[in-house]
Amino acid sequence: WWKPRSPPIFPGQLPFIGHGHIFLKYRNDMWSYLKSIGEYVLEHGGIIQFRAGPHIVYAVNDPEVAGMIANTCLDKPYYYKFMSDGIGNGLVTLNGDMWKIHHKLLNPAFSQKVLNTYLNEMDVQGQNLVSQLTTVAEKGPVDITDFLFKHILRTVSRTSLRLEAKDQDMIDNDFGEAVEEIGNIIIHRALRPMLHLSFLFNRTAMKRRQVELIRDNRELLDHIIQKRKSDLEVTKDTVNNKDDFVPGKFKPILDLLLHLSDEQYVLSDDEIRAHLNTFVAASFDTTSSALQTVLLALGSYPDVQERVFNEIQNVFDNIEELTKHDLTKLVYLEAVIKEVLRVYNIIPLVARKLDTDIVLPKYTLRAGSSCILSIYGLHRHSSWGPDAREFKPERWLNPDTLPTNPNLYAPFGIGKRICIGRQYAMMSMKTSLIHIVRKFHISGDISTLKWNFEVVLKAKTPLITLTLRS
Ligand code: HEM
Repeated sequence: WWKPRSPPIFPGQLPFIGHGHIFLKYRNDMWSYLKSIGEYVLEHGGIIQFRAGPHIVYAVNDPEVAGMIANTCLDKPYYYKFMSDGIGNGLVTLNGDMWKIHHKLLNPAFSQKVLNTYLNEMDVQGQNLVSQLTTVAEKGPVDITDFLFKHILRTVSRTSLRLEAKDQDMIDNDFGEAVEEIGNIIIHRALRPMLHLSFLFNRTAMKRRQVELIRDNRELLDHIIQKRKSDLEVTKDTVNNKDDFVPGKFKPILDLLLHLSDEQYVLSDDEIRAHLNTFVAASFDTTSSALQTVLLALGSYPDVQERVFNEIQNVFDNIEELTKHDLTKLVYLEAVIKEVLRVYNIIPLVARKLDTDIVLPKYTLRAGSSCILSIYGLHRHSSWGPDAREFKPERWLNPDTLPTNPNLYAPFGIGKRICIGRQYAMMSMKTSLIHIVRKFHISGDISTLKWNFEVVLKAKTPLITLTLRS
């Protein structure tokens, strides 16, 4: 009776190693294990506990508690450091006051006004994607992951760096692919507890490759940053030039960062590099997987696909060029994307370091431990109603059927560290989908797919069939 009561403990805990042995057992199918933790949280009142060796980890899907933790504990657990080792300390990994300062500085780069200037570029890239996909149309089931991946990578690197055409192709490939490869090393390390130990990781071939990639990435970005600095110097271009808000023109994120560095003396070249790398790393895998999953869902629900197609036809009436007003009119398409992000959890969990005791009516969550905010669990919470696990885009058309607590919908995270690129992602997915759905009839079967957890949840062998619409 004198001990503080802890939340229910996930089965399988052993002395000293805690649940580490189960992590090892499931290392090649991490999603099965993480999903079973998500289900256990749902069945046991919204908070549970497990241990990775001596380290206590809580998992939460109670929306009040998750919201409180997301807003009071802003720091990330130690394994986020693997990301800053690879690509520098950008917004995802910065902690404490530095995060607050940089978040405030970078927020304007993602305002709706700035994002609207990217629409033309997203439109052009959407058209390119469709012409590439035409080469695999009418050829039976195909895996289009690579097309989607490269498409998002190209869009993000263009809106981040915008260079002259000859440099841009090199950047689309070299810069994007280097960040992708570094990202794969970071994820591989994060999912293998043995490699968390630096003295083991430092002896691997993977570490040597990471060092090479970091060096190449640094040289490439330094070259671009210096070149862009001197171009801006020559043209005396300013960030708030009113021409930047004219359709077809836009300022890349790099210019905003350079402006902060030049006129407000706040960002060093190292910090600029870290932010550019982070925007690319945080966006291409997430957005391309989300796009892939929307296409799989459309292919599996023909009625939903026809409704999306009809809505697009009604809004565009055969007009080729997109405008920001058209995007807001696509309410059903938006409902479909939101429902895919809810049911299929592109990022099924995020984590925080508890830097203070969290005192709850029943338990105290201990300072120094980690807390997983289970997005999987929030999206299946009983407040969504008895059909919580069903794919029903219509629920988004009637706000009365949605839960009142906003924390229950968290595809982009919750609280103060919510995704800064969420509107960017929605815009880029909508423009891509408009072009794809207008051009092709899609079929597939999402119900039979298995999923891989690589921080982002990805379908294994996601086959779809594309048929040209007449
Ligand atoms: C469907 C696409 C996307 C999904 C599902 C997604 C999801 C998320 C989630 C769940 C977080 C919170 C991470 C955490 O709490 O640890 C996050 C953070 C972040 N995302 Fe996204 N994201 C997407 C697209 C993007 C895009 C397009 C960008 C940039 C252009 C971006 C940039 C970031 C950044 C910089 C953060 C860190 C925010 C901070 O800590 O202040 N994301 N994202």
